[in-house]
Amino acid sequence: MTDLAVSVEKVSQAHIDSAKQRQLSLTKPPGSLGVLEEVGNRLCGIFGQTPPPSLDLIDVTVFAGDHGVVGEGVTPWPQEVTVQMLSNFVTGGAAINVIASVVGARVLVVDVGVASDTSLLEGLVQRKQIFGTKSICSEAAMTYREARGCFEVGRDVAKDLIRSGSQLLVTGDMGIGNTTPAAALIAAAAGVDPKEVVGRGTGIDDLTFSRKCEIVEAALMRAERSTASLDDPVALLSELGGAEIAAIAGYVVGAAEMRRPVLVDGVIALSGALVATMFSPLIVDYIFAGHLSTEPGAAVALRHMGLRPLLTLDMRLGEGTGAALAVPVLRAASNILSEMATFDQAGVAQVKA
Ligand SMILES: O=C(O)c1ccc[n+]([C@@H]2O[C@H](COP(=O)([O-])O)[C@@H](O)[C@H]2O)c1
Ligand SMILES: Cc1cc2nc[nH]c2cc1C
Repeated sequence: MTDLAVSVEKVSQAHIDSAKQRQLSLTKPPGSLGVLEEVGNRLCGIFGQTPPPSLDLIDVTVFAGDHGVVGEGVTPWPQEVTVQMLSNFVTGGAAINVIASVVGARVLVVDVGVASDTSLLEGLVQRKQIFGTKSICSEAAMTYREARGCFEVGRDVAKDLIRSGSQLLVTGDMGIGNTTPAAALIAAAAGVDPKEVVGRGTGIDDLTFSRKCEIVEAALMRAERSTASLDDPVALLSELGGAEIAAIAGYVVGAAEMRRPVLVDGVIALSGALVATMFSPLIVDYIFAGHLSTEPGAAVALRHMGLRPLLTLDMRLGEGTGAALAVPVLRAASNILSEMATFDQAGVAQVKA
């Protein structure tokens, strides 16, 4: 196991129980708000507060990195699109900027491992640990030390945002080629066959798809043969990861350590979240799954963590878009518990005994 110390407390069962009681007193048939009730109750457990606070300060963090495996022909897009999209994020022109603005969230963009020099990009948070990963089918993505560095970037960003008042963290990612390491990580962490998790990413033809399957299989076999123990989440990230995926794992851990909810996006974010849960099984109770990406690894990762996606909109963009769209679901779940009238307050009769 890793020597990296992670300290997560159990969510408060007492507050989940008091939230369940409160749900019964509100002017609605018991259970009629379905998953919204479960979300609200879990928010109480996370914050240790019933009702939970209204979610006013929300941060989407887009972690970015490049991937050596792009050289194997797993994506039709050139690697430069990663840095070009970062420029688009910081100037407000990407889908995540639009959706974050609709739901009232801020967007922070962090370079953890982009292959090119991004120092001239104004508005970008510079936390570069590597200039892109190595190709995972022939060697480790990065060293153990580098993986740990990327993880700590995510964890620090999460803790800094929460210390400055953030009440909900949302994961985002950008990295051409990153559905390949995400698939490899999910296959390794969930113990499933690569064929179950490899998908078409940004949209690839049949030939590229079979190449991608072979690459993920080769990467897994290579990683299993390597001396590192794949039960160690940092070793797993160093073998098969991406810089932004390691940072997302750290961001999820950081949120849980600070007792705050984290809303996770598609397959890349879920691969990071899955690795995060390897540090402690208590972490999963701090995670909400924003949506079900069409990328097959997303469903596998969700099933492995026992999480249910809040939205199913056939999205596969990444950037945090699917998670950000689910922000109003969490807000509503929270405000239901704080703002709805009780049967007594509203003078509404309850079911006859
Ligand atoms: O979030 C998802 O589920 C998702 C699914 C497919 C693609 N993406 C995004 O597309 C890029 C990776 O796709 P690819 O085909 O180059 O591996 C990367 O920038 C991701 O944010 C994201
Ligand atoms: C244009 C483009 C935008 C993206 N956003 C996240 N991944 C992406 C991949 C591409 C190719």
